[in-house]
Amino acid sequence: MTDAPETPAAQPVPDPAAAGQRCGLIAIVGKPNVGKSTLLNALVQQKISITSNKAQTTRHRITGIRTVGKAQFVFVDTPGFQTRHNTALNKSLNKTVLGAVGDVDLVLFVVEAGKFLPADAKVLELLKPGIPALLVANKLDEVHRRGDIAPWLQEMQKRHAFTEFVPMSAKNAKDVERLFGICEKYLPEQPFWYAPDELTDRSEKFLASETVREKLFRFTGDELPYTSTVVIDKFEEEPSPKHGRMVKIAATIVVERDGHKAMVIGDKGERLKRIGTEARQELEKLMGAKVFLELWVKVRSGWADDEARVRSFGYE
Ligand SMILES: Nc1nc2c(ncn2[C@@H]2O[C@H](COP(=O)(O)OP(=O)(O)OP(=O)(O)O)[C@@H](O)[C@H]2O)c(=O)[nH]1
Repeated sequence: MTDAPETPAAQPVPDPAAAGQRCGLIAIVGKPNVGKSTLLNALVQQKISITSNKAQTTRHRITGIRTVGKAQFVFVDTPGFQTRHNTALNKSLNKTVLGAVGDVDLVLFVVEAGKFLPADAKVLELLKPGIPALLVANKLDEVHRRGDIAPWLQEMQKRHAFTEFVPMSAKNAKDVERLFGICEKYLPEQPFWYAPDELTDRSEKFLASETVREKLFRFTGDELPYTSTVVIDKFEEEPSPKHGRMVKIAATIVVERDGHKAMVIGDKGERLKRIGTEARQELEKLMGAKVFLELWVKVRSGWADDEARVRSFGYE
């Protein structure tokens, strides 16, 4: 006699779509200005992390997500590793870098092709044995004597047990696509963590402060110290029959000296106005909303040295 089938115990239902999926964390590390943000943005195909030619513009741990076929790549961008100054802000940045390289499936160690400076060595020291690391030799387009690259790669192999070398340019779309194929095999087989169309888990409020900060540095050039920051004071969404979505944002640009404040405001307020207009236009595109952006400039001297204040501005 066969037993009548009983009500089956609750069991996780295997999702057929998840079969063969790979998903994992990839940290992009390197000294300031080697092209980490440019690479991340090219990989996720949208401006997530801000870039500028001023060193040390990336301060937060930013994730970008990209799903290609059966593989989901979750990228962790890290701030440029600070070696020169020992302020509270720098200590907080270094902690973020250390956190990022410890718990990932793959590390992309980015350097400028053909170069290896003491600041690169400092970052290399952080790589943990046991976590595969690729050497991304970026800015290959700037290397005029390609023959110099092979001996340089041999030198690099002696410095660390890199699993692969990837000479490339973050500005070349073909190189960037090739990098996905190279990275895929390092991701563990497991179901996706995010929906395939998700690009970042950062909030719109965070994107707003990053966008204002990017315009701030773009329009002040090299004159403004990187300790200047942006704090979002208000971020309110209101329904609008006319525009669909409407967001009101108030932000404060915090600088260290009166002279910097004058620099940000510009002649008759022209520069601040341009920063505001460009940031607003970009945010409207990013968020698909009508944006009202109000900008203020405040002087808080010595904030980068004051740990409590660094925390209050959102850097852990
Ligand atoms: N020629 C060339 N320039 C590049 C390439 N990748 C990045 N750059 C430039 O290098 C500069 C620095 O790039 P970022 O992406 O801001 O560098 P980063 O490593 O994120 O810098 P931090 O935020 O300071 O840590 C920018 O001017 C980029 O346009 C590349 O492949 N070729």
